[in-house]
Amino acid sequence: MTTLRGGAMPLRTTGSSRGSRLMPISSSLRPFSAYLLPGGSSGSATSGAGGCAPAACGSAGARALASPSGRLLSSGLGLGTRLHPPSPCSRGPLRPPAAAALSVALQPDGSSGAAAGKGQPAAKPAHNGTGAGGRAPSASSYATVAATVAAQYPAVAELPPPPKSGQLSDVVPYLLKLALQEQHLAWRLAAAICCMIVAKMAGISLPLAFKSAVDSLASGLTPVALTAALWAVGRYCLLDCTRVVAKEAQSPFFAPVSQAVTRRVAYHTFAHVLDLDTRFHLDRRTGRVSRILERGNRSIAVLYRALVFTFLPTGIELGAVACLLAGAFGASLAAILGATFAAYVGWTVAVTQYSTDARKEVVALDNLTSSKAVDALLNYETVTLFNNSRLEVGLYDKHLRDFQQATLNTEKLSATLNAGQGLILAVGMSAILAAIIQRGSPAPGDLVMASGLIVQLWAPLQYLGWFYRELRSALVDMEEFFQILRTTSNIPDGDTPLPDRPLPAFAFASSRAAAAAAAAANGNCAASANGAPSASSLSHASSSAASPSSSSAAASPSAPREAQGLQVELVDVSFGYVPERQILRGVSLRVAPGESVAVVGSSGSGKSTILKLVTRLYDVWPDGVPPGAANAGAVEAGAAAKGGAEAHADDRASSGAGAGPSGRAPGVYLNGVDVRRLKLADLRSAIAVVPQDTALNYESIKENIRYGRPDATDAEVEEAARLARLHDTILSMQDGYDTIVGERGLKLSGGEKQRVAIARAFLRSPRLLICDEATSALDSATEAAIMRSLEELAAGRSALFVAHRLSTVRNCDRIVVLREGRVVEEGSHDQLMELGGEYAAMWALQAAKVAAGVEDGGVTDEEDLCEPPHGPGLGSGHGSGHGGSGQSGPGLSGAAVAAPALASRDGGALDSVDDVSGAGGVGRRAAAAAVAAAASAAAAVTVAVNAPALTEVAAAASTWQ
Ligand SMILES: Nc1ncnc2c1ncn2[C@@H]1O[C@H](COP(=O)(O)OP(=O)(O)OP(=O)(O)O)[C@@H](O)[C@H]1O
Repeated sequence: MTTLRGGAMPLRTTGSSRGSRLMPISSSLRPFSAYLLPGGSSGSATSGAGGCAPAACGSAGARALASPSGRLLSSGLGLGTRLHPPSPCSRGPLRPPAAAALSVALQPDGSSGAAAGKGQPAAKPAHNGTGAGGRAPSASSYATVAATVAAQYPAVAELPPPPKSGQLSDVVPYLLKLALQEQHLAWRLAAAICCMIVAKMAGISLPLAFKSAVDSLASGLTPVALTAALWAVGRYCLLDCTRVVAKEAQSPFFAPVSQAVTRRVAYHTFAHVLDLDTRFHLDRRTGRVSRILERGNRSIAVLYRALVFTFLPTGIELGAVACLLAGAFGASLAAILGATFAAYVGWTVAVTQYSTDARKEVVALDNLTSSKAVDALLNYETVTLFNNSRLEVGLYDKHLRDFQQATLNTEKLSATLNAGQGLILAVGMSAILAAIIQRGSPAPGDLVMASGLIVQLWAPLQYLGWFYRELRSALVDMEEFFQILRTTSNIPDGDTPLPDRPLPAFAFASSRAAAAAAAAANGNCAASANGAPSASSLSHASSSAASPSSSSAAASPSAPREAQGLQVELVDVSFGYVPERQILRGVSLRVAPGESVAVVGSSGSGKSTILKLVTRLYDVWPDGVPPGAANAGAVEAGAAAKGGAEAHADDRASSGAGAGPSGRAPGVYLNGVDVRRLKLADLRSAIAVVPQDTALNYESIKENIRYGRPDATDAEVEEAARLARLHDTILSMQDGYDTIVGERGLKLSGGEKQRVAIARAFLRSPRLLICDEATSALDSATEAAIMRSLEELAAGRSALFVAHRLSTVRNCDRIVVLREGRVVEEGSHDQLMELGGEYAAMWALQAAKVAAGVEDGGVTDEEDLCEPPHGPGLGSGHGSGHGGSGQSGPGLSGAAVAAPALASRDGGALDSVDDVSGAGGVGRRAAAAAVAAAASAAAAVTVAVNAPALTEVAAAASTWQ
């Protein structure tokens, strides 16, 4: 039953009204280019559920066909019972009509389906050699999305590299370069400067016209003199009108230049900040960053205004006045003028310099005050629920008071500056007039002209002082601004396109990892006995290695694959957010194309961290040691000194230092390419993430869903909402799809937000689906429905899941159990249950909790509850024991006694394993067995038991070692 792509996904045209509502934050080039998906395909047969021949689709496709009822053959468990959500990892169920409908439009590779007749390229026939289900690479819908967005939001010209410092000598050339880059506006710049020169010349000529009038009248009130005086007044009028018009014309000419530059700077700064890495964003408070950007942009406008309309004209004016005075009254007068000006500038610069520190303090306090306010506003609910509004207002007020105090200091300095400037000008003016009088018998017009010129000069000088202060403030603001522009991302972009298919010749030696994992899982019990992995661990290892969906598929590059999925490999990955605390320790795991892998483990074991490395929010430690560490020994010493991380060298040794199990350098590989070399746009466009905590934009619910693929039509948005089981909920809202979700989506419930994230993933139609506790906020019924949707979404792609509720991932091809940053178990659900280690313990504990009504939505099928994990001391009291040694008896009865108490404890099973292991000093495997036994026993008894007796359980466990 092959479904041909016949649906069309009409792309939104440029300039559509809806398009204008796309979130502006993505208008930078890189964020939008993130929708590129090279290597996608647009036409041919789909491998959707039930949609391909077994030969073409590989094992998952075969399972799908083999399981028309929707039950997974591998698990043998029913799906869809209220308390037993199906796993997204399963491949079995047939699609409901809605899913099938969207699957036509949204293919797993992100392509939009056949578009013939809609102006889109026609579907290409399959030719990839994988059979009828294969797909031909062609332009993906992400490329189309990127093109549409690029057409809708044209790119803005690049900025020159930011200046080295915020000093005037660096900033002025930078601003000049910026202005000159606006070539189409160059005439405006020239016109503005011409206007400025004309205005100044006309202004300087005014006293000359006035002098003529006065001199004419002073020569006697004859008709000739009167006529000459009237002509002089006429000239005065003309000059003044010219001055006024030219002065007022400056701004309209220049404003577009300064606006274009500030817009370009704002655009690129915003794009730059969005491109910076997660570490930058987590280390800085949002309020502070936004204030720095805001002030920086404003400062650029202030600087332009100051330079073009104040400093430059004042310089011109000063030179012209000095020349006129020197010509009329001799060089000594010009010297007095120069000395006055020098004193004025000297005083201004000295005091302003002194006030710069005060200004920096004002800026810092302003940042702090804004950050505090923004924090409180963002966390409004928490503030309110903890009744802490008084506290928040008090803290805000404290910052305000500090800010006010600092501002007061700058005001005092400002008053001192103004007073000094005024005194210097007054003395200078008097000195000039005195010098003119001293020269003897000046004409009345001379005095009038001199005072006119000086007043003309003094007025801008007054402003000059004020502008200089503004300039200094602007430079202080720009220092931080340019610092952000100079910051480079710790996640530099790569230049290698994401290959369509996994690169050949890479065989993942998962057997080594699996054997090591199994040995680690055995802990004291298995490994200490004879120093060799136990029989069961070896069998697990070999079964893992032989898993058709793991290594065997990768070993042969020509093997049929579920071609749309990405191949993900973590090779001996070590990582910590800070050098002193290592989180992941030599983790190796693999997701074959089309395979689904779940990562489970106790809280804080590093599950989400793995996802962050795959999506390249962070980079792995190169060579297994923190970046910058000279060698592992040095790091080790540092770590030991801080009492934090364990010895890195041990980790390196245990995981095969220097290269991963495949001989590759440690790292994360997608389709065989180290993610650090991949183009970030390619990487991110191939992935959809359903995060633990979904933050939404202050937009309508429709636009929030559309965020998954900005060119999606309304119909596609609705279809995605249906698949995410959100459509009916949306319709019940007052404004339906136009309902505004509020700040960060706080008007929606946690489950609704998660469903928006899932709907986005449906729209995105990724090659790798990543779900980090994607359904943690949902009730069991909704979870079951969503799981079916996720299952459909995951079909034909690769999928990586992180989950606490094991029932949601039990049908994944493989499950990786993580503890303290190490893989301790790996295999399918059945294999891990067979192993009887930590996974089995965790499963049993969750089953017990559900049975006892302590927890909702875990393992719920009765069949599951009865299913005892196989392993030492597990099961119904028969104590199969590790290696079949039959260690039953006192240990089991002890566990049975303590079981209810343990089962009543909160927290995941793995935490309980740690507790028991720690409390009794027993091996983890024994502790795991005790926990599992406890959980099994708890299913049969009432949970209401007092005081947890961990030591009893531990004692029981110790007898099994
Ligand atoms: N940005 C960060 N900076 C510093 N430490 C971090 C950061 N993010 C996570 N951690 C730490 O890394 C450890 C692993 O975190 P991670 O989120 O991977 O755990 P997890 O296994 O997913 O846990 P959970 O199941 O509770 O979500 C935790 O101890 C956490 O405190």
